[in-house]
Amino acid sequence: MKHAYATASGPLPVLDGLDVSVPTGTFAAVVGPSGCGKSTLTRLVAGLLKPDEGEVWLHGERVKGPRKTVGMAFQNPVLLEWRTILDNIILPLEIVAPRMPRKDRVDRAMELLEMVGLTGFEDKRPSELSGGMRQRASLCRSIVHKPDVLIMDEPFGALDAFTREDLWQTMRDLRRAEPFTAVLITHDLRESVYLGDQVIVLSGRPARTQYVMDIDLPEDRALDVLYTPPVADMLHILREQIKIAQGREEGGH
Ligand SMILES: Nc1ncnc2c1ncn2[C@@H]1O[C@H](COP(=O)(O)OP(=O)(O)OP(=O)(O)O)[C@@H](O)[C@H]1O
Repeated sequence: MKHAYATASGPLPVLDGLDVSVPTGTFAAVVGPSGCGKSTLTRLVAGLLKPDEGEVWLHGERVKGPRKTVGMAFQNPVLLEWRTILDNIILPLEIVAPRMPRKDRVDRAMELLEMVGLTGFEDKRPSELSGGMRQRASLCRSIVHKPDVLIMDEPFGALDAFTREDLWQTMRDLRRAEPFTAVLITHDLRESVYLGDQVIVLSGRPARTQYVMDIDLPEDRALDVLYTPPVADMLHILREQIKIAQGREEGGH
């Protein structure tokens, strides 16, 4: 896949030679140097941008424009303050399933709230919740309509380290409860290994697929797995790959 942005000083090539494949039901973590084109990749997968060359396919269908069956989560949860947490979570269902009875929508949202430990907060406003709780609610909203793919652009980036690790566990619990295909953009290598079935390292801009690591850890991994020798080895390899990616960028390619 290839993509360049039109800028005042001419085209800015952002992706060139990017080839990513995420099997249905698996979790891909994408890492790479700052500014290499990771967010651009998410916009292409969501159908918000069209690649100059190449194609994006989702569940056997070519992506030609924005899709309703994509879930998105960002660093800032962007919950609507004039809606309760419950009504924020059911928002995608109002768009994707307008004829679904309210009771079914509420049941679905309550089921997710329970999975992320937010039962009892459904009638609160977003500002009454902590940052970590808001991000939990945002995760519920991003999967409430059972999207084909969940795209996350650094959803845990703004949280403190302990809250972030809690959210990693919540994410794994959610996936065990209802498997979905996910693409996570992150700057955190530990996060990529803990959450990913594969970690994709992008090169410096213009980004291509530089390295792919399959993560072979137990399905029910606990956070402690991050402190074991096999994971230390994986993190070491990924760090080396990031350094190579940064070097390529500095080389002015
Ligand atoms: N709409 C746009 N028009 C022009 N240039 C853009 C546009 N969006 C992004 N860029 C440029 O494209 C490059 C890649 O941006 P992108 O946001 O995809 O990178 P990123 O890897 O997500 O960055 P970071 O890791 O810092 O979040 C950057 O140099 C950015 O300035």
